[in-house]
Amino acid sequence: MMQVEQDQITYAFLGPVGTFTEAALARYAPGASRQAMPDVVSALEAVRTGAVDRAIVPMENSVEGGVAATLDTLASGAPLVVVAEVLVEISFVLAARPGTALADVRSVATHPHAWAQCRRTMSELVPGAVHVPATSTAAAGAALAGEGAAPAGGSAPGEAGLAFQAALVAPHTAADYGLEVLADGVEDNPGAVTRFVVVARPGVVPERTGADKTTLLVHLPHNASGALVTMLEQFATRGVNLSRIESRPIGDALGRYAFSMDAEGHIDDARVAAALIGLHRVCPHVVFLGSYPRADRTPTHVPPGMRDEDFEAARAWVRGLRG
Ligand SMILES: O=C(O)C(=O)Cc1ccccc1
Repeated sequence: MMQVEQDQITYAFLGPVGTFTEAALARYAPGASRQAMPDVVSALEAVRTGAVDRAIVPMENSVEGGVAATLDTLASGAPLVVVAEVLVEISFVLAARPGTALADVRSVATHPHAWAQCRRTMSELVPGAVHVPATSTAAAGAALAGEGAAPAGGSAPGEAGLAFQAALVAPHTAADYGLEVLADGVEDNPGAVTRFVVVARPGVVPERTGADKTTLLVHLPHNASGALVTMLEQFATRGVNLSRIESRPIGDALGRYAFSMDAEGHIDDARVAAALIGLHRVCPHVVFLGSYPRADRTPTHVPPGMRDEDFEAARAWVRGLRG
């Protein structure tokens, strides 16, 4: 989609101002109108209700894996589709109110994925400090600064004996909330990347670029031996590579899982369409969650015999057999 069009639509994002999600949106649609949401579920629901046109939410990161709230909210409810992905390199600072020393820090507020990415460094820097979960990194920073709601279990900012003395936030966010940086570069894995997705109501499928991904959610047949292999064969026999596959509980019974995955290619690629047709035949539930350009623009490798022309030639050959 053209930059001009992107800038005319309203985006819900995981807020408040200063989250990594906001940074991802600034990269994707710099001048667009935006609406901060308190969590991933409300950002996606705002698209479903029509309150906004699009939402941008974290989907996956290179250290902690899939973001359950995003995967699960996309999996059920009114249909939504991914129309773009944005990759952001993530680095964290440990921030506190002015005058706080490292030795004062007994609890650290932040988003669970941020804590997971800094756990080892925190155990060295502030030994014994516990994590206080927040809805986002910036929400933790705002609460510490005395703006916005406190994270779960946190006492109101400004009260004597704050339940958390520091927050893990994005480097540019500490100063915006009037906080001081106690330590920077506190992530355990330098170079960690988070993948954000732009989500819309169904209707528009971005044009095929030759470097695309297709996101799907699939249920397997009940108690069928080899069901997982049968599902995977639909991709393998059409030369479609999966760049992500993970299981999420369906929620109706113990041991029932849905598979969330990204296939390399676009629904307009004959091999991807053939894989989808195959999935529909062998799986009880298949949800198409969008075809969109890869953020890294790496062209999809198409194995011999799997190009659109190969499928068309094969179909023509079968037609010819009857004639
Ligand atoms: O909390 C944020 O700032 C977010 O945007 C979610 C998040 C948290 C940790 C790593 C990447 C994204």
